[in-house]
Amino acid sequence: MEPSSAKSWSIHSRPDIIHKYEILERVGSGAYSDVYRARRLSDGVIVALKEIHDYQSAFREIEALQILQGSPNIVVLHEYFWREDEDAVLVLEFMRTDLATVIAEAKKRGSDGVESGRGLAVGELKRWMIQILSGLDACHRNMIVHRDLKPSNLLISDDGMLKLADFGQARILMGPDYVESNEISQPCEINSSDQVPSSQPSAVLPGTESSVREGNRTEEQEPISKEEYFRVLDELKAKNSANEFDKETCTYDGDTSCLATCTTSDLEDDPFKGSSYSYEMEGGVPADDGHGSLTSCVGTRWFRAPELLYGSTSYGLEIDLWSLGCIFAELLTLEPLFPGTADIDQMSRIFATLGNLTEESWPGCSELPDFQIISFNTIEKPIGLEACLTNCSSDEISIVKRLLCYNPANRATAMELLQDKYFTKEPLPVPLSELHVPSTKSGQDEDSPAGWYDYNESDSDMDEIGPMNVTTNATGYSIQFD
Ligand SMILES: Nc1ncnc2c1ncn2[C@@H]1O[C@H](COP(=O)(O)OP(=O)(O)OP(=O)(O)O)[C@@H](O)[C@H]1O
Repeated sequence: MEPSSAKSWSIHSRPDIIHKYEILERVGSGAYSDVYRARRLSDGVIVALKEIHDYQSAFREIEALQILQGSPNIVVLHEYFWREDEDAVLVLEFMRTDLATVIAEAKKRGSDGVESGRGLAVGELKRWMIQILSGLDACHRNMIVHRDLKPSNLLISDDGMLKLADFGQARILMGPDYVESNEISQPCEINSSDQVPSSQPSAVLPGTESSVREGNRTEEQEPISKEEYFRVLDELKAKNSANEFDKETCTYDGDTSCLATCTTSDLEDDPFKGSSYSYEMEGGVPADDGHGSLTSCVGTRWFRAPELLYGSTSYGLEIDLWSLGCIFAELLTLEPLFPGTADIDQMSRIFATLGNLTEESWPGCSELPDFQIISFNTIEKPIGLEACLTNCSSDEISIVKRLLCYNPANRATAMELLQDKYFTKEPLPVPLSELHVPSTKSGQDEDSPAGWYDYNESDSDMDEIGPMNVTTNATGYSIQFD
């Protein structure tokens, strides 16, 4: 944390904010934001000020949070400030820690010999899970897909309340009849009232979301030559190695959003633009188009669903359920389930555990945009989830299995899982007051340097992957990984 004397932060130049809040320290930063701990001058309440430097993230976060206010497991948005030509600043309830820290501390307790076998007591584990499920259920009931669920985005208050946060990538999914309005009024100055409307998205944000959207990637795809493909790959590798130790943007591979790893130059000069090899970056700017298609460039790799890894632009709420399965597995074992070092490695790890993705396991999967382009050798004997979830009960394994289904339609919903018998069996979920709530946030890059190096030695998709074959097929080329 930085000292409160750091007056160089741009937030100090915002009289509207300084007038109401005393900024105490910067507590974190993300791909598009800086977050400060601050004191509300009127009553001394400690809050978090989230200054968001990206228009679309700000729009999405405010829109989703406004709809979800009132749900106990969603972070509270007290108010927000947004003037034309300035970054949005959200005033959020201050949350002391997060689930990533709970996992890290439980692991430390286990390795210190304080607890043996498994790090988190079952009653605690159940209480964390129930809270995550309740928060996600609130999102999904409102047709909001979070798109970046991971332990560090599950914040925890002093009293053990867990709340979903970081809605900068969230989208509201609408039915086919929904027509997005382009007529949002454009006032120059916004300071929301302390009472944020609880049911309707704000209609007073500057500009419209659709105005920043890009075209549909599938319409842009043209096959490229093999030579061109390898030239592009070399460029990307060079770019990756230059960025390899840039901890500002790439602190912890599995904790780095695809969005976070895209540099400005990537966005402006995407070498895959117009090619059929665009599984990592889509059409330049990772934005959704105005016609209901979504970007596949969302979420954090370790928690990213297979349909996203295969470039889907028509996915649903179920991508969050896959992430949830990975989070539950990590809570159970205190280790990430699929810590891929690159997208191809991510897929390899999933297939090695669950078996190949086939028409049998998910009818229709061969229609995924990149399915014919990226292929893997047949896994004769998948490891199986049981082997990854050692020391876990059959009920626990069953919950993870119900989430980590290839076919999104088969994934259990948050509501269904809340009714799972696991939560009503002994040992029962402990009350909030009995949860071990860490006193600080660990910050994964500082907390697990060994892990950081393990997972960050390379971010190139082609390193560590082993041999690959490029062959021509009906759609252009196919890349096969052994
Ligand atoms: N309400 C809050 N209370 C305390 N800390 C917070 C709060 N909201 C966010 N933070 C912290 O600030 C940092 C950045 O927040 P956040 O992840 O929301 O930003 P982001 O730019 O959307 O990040 P990402 O790169 O993960 O998408 C994180 O360390 C997070 O824990």
